[in-house]
Amino acid sequence: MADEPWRMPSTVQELAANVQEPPSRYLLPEEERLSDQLAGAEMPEAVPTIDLRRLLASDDGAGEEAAKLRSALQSWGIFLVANHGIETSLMDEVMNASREFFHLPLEEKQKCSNLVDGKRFQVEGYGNDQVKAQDQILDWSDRLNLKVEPQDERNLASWPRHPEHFMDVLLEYTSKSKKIKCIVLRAMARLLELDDDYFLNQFSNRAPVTVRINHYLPCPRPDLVLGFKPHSDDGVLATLLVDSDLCALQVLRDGMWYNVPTKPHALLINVGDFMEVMSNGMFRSPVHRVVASAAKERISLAMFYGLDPEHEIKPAAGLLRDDQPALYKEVKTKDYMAGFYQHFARGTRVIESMKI
Ligand SMILES: O=C(O)CCC(=O)C(=O)O
Ligand SMILES: [Fe+2]
Repeated sequence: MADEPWRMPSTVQELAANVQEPPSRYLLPEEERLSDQLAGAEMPEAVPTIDLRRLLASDDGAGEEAAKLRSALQSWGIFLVANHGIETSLMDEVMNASREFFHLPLEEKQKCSNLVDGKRFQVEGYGNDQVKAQDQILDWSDRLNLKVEPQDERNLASWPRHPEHFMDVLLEYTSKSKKIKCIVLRAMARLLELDDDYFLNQFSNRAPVTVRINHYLPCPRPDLVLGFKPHSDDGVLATLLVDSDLCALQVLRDGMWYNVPTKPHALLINVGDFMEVMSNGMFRSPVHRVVASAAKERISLAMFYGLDPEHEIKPAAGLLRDDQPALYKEVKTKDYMAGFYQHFARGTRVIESMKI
């Protein structure tokens, strides 16, 4: 591996301090730069906001909110939630702790490096994506990936020791975010006329909760690179917190990229690939990407709800009929995840290979 230095990109933080132009391995192919100029279109309708308190009410409001959720799921696959029970102060704390970490000197962050002994890549930790091919185009961002649950699988060496309260705050955020996941998954099961707990019952007590905190540094040439390449999320659902109103997140629909307006304290929910399979394609996991900015840094925190590695992901039997056959093959979560990372590096989607 030592004679393949292309496998080990430096962090964008190191690059940003030293280069005027992004190095070639970060540059998008010319046709992709020209085809849409990276500028997304304005959404024809706003990202729907689902009021979770209303969704849980026992009056007509709940039905209206559920109808809104259905339309959100069938249009963008991405939506905002309100009245979700996470205080803005906790959102600030978790984003501030993340920012404090990213602003530490590089040597300090590298104590949590995702390169074991400086060479062997592991998903968890601080750094860049895994480089699987010499022609892989790299993203203009650094990341911190952590497995939060199951508790006994936390790789503590990858967790920041500074700021000191980082872990406490992240765990508090996780426990609140999990409640949102439960409310949303029950409502989604109800929309499909499945047992209310159908989706929740897929999670064993070994189901992983992982977090990815993305650090997008300003780029001198945002017209040539991406902050995060197009992808759909693994897992059942993801919650997303963003620290700024910079217009950077985009979602793909009918071949067009649309800007998803974000702002601090807004909580976005994204449908993941596992849900697309379990709902037999009724709820699609949206392809999204993040464009770079010359002006400002940006931090986002995505929390992913995965399934036990031994779990078989498959379309819910209750959704299948003669005239509505399964559209996806059954696959073990761990096999799916192995494929996911292969595809992710190339900017393609593993879920495409599961379609029947
Ligand atoms: O930074 C963002 O807005 C999105 C991040 C994201 O898509 C991810 O971490 O999977
Ligand atoms: Fe994502």
